[in-house]
Amino acid sequence: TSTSTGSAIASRRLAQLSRTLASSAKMLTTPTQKHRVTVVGSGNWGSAIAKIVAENTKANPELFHPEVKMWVYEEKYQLPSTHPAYDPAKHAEPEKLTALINSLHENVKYLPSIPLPDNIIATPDICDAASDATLLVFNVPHQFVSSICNQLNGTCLQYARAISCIKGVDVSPEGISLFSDTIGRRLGIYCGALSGANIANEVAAEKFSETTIAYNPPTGPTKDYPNGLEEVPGELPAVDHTLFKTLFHRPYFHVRVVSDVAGVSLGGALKNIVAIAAGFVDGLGWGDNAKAAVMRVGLLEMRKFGKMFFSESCKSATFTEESCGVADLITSCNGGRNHKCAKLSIQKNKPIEEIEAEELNGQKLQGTSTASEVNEYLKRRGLEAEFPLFTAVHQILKGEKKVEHLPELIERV
Ligand SMILES: NC(=O)C1=CN([C@@H]2O[C@H](COP(=O)(O)OP(=O)(O)OC[C@H]3O[C@@H](n4cnc5c(N)ncnc54)[C@H](O)[C@@H]3O)[C@@H](O)[C@H]2O)C=CC1
Ligand SMILES: O=C(CO)COP(=O)(O)O
Repeated sequence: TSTSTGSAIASRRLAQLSRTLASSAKMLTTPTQKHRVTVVGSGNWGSAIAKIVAENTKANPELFHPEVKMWVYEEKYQLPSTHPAYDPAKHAEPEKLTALINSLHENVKYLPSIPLPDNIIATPDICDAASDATLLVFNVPHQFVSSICNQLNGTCLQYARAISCIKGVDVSPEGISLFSDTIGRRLGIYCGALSGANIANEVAAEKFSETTIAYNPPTGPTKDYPNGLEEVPGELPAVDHTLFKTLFHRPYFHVRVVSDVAGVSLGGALKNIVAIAAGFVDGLGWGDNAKAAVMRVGLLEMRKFGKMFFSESCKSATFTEESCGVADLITSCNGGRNHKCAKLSIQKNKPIEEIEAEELNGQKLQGTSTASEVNEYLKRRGLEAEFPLFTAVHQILKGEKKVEHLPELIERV
């Protein structure tokens, strides 16, 4: 009847009006709460990033709780008697690293001699560190991501957002995944990426550098988030490019925020393979021209890898125009740990794993395992010949080829 049609229309209009009002109210809500930030990881880069984030949470109290929890993989550490704070009455025995960080405000093992802000709280319990965080920063060597996600399963706030500073790719028999995607999928939250020409010791000493952050959360349901992402509550400051710039940008650490998560993540992962090749060449004393040749081929393979396997999302320009691409390649092929250890392994004629253990005091190379993981992925698809430099580095690390043959191995035919 006309009366019932009229009332149906009226009730539809009412529902529409109330939806509009609700969404306008949300837009008008002034945030009444602040973000809580946790850094998962406390190695060389993990500690340097925690320092940056803690400086910025302190400087922006309207957006963030000042305290930054930093999850530490607990271990005992003997404070050297040469350390300025060494007191034989207190430090005669090895102590928990978390206790040393919290009392000395310094990560004496992984980032020595750098004062950390006192609003960083080191904690050994990963679930305690992450459970109330609305912003999570993942910064661990890539080989530990899987076990960390297992431990965090079900712990994180589902509306939390994350940034991965990890340089590596997640290869499994099912395929290849960016670590930002792996973390997002495993924890049910969205995760972007941060990567750049950022040797941690230089950044921690506040020497100028640039970095790239990529953040591009989906707006509806996707394969990884079939029910869509849980919305960040309106009481919290909006999580967007501006917020991440505020959290990471410092006068000595300049941030550009983009949307190409694949390009940002792949640059940081793949340049580690090229840095090993550069170290090999330097180990032989072949000079700068040889290293430039290796870097040229490496950059082309990085870009080709992105185009071939992440075509929908990865932009070629990210490799050439952003810090996370060519700039990271250049710095890593000169001052990085992968370069250093590869060079020493040639000079001392020792396996690179032995050099890593002797030289890095617990820090981890990412290029050796990335070379093997990328090779596994390419080999399964019969594509090793398409990436001659990546393939040669893997074969040299395995002892199947000699560094001296690198020029023929990467020659264009
Ligand atoms: N160090 C640097 O200059 C830079 C590193 N990166 C990237 O940042 C990521 C993290 O690197 P770093 O902080 O330098 O780490 P790191 O190389 O200093 O690694 C040591 C860290 O691993 C932890 N660890 C050891 N065993 C563990 C386990 N079983 N489970 C969990 N954690 C364990 C240690 O406690 C320590 O915190 C890597 O992907 C790296 O490529 C990115 C930019 C610069
Ligand atoms: O990623 C880095 C600099 O941007 C550091 O590289 P290494 O892990 O080789 O030291």
